Amino acid sequence: MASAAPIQLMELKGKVALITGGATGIGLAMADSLLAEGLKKVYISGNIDKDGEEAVREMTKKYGEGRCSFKHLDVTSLQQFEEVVKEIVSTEGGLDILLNNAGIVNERKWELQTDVNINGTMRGCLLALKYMANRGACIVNTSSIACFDPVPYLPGYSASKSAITGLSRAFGDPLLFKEHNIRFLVVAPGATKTGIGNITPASYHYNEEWGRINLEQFYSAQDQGPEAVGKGTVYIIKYGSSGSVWVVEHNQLLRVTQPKRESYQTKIMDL
Ligand SMILES: NC(=O)C1=CN([C@@H]2O[C@H](COP(=O)(O)OP(=O)(O)OC[C@H]3O[C@@H](n4cnc5c(N)ncnc54)[C@H](O)[C@@H]3O)[C@@H](O)[C@H]2O)C=CC1
Ligand SMILES: CCCCC/C=C\C=C\C(=O)C/C=C\C/C=C\CCCC(=O)O
Repeated sequence: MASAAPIQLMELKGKVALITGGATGIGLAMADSLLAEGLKKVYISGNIDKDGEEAVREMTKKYGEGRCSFKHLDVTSLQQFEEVVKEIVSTEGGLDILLNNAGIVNERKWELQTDVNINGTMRGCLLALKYMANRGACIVNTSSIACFDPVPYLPGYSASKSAITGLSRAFGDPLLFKEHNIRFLVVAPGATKTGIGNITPASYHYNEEWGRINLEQFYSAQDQGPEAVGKGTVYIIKYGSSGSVWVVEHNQLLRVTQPKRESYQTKIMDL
């Protein structure tokens, strides 16, 4: 029996989006896919201005003047994040889509990695509650398959991605959805060809040998481009129910269904 057609939860034409870490890789591919869907405006943001300016030039060439702008935004600063969101809301009359995508891999600087990956995503989600409520808005947080299968040599990074999935599921709970009418979703990419792997083992890992092993495994696992994650994210925004978790791996979009806790527990004794 054919499965029922999914119900579209958001019309993308005419909408406004903000993407953190949007100047390169997966974030830029998300911008490209959203613009192709007819968004009114995509704000790419990031901490490296020259990447942002280059990204805007590329998107403007492809989609025309005024569809894409760059905002300097380091997600470790709540003040910067809030200013950017407020400015967009005031210029555009509202913000419909926020993609909390900025992320780094750096076990050597694991505290910074935690601040960018977890706290940066938290800041975005809290600002969404403050500035994007009651307009059918949608937030997609970029996690990783490392949230399900922790990468042995990336404990801090794997933990950060588990946290992103966890906090998104909590924000996405039906109770909160009823209160704010915002959908919170997760996209968890598998190994994807982007600049995130352009690092030397010693520069991001406290154990250089582990770093070398990690990178070799990562390079040989990279079998998809960022476009796959961009396209998958568009589908998720259109059809994903609040709190849902999605994987984009091997050029496929997959829905993750979390088993009930009782189904994987083995009773040892009464206490
Ligand atoms: N490439 C891959 O295989 C996978 C990547 N991811 C995640 O996808 C997201 C995007 O990464 P990629 O596109 O692969 O790499 P990327 O390095 O091209 O993109 C990361 C972006 O975040 C920006 N960024 C870094 N620190 C920032 C900060 N403090 N504030 C604002 N922006 C900052 C960078 O400038 C860059 O533009 C990350 O969250 C990453 O963890 C998840 C699974 C696999
Ligand atoms: C192994 C990672 C080295 C550094 C790579 C940089 C970024 C990684 C981002 C991720 O989110 C990791 C995603 C997937 C892990 C991919 C491959 C690991 C292969 C190991 C294995 O197959 O068990």
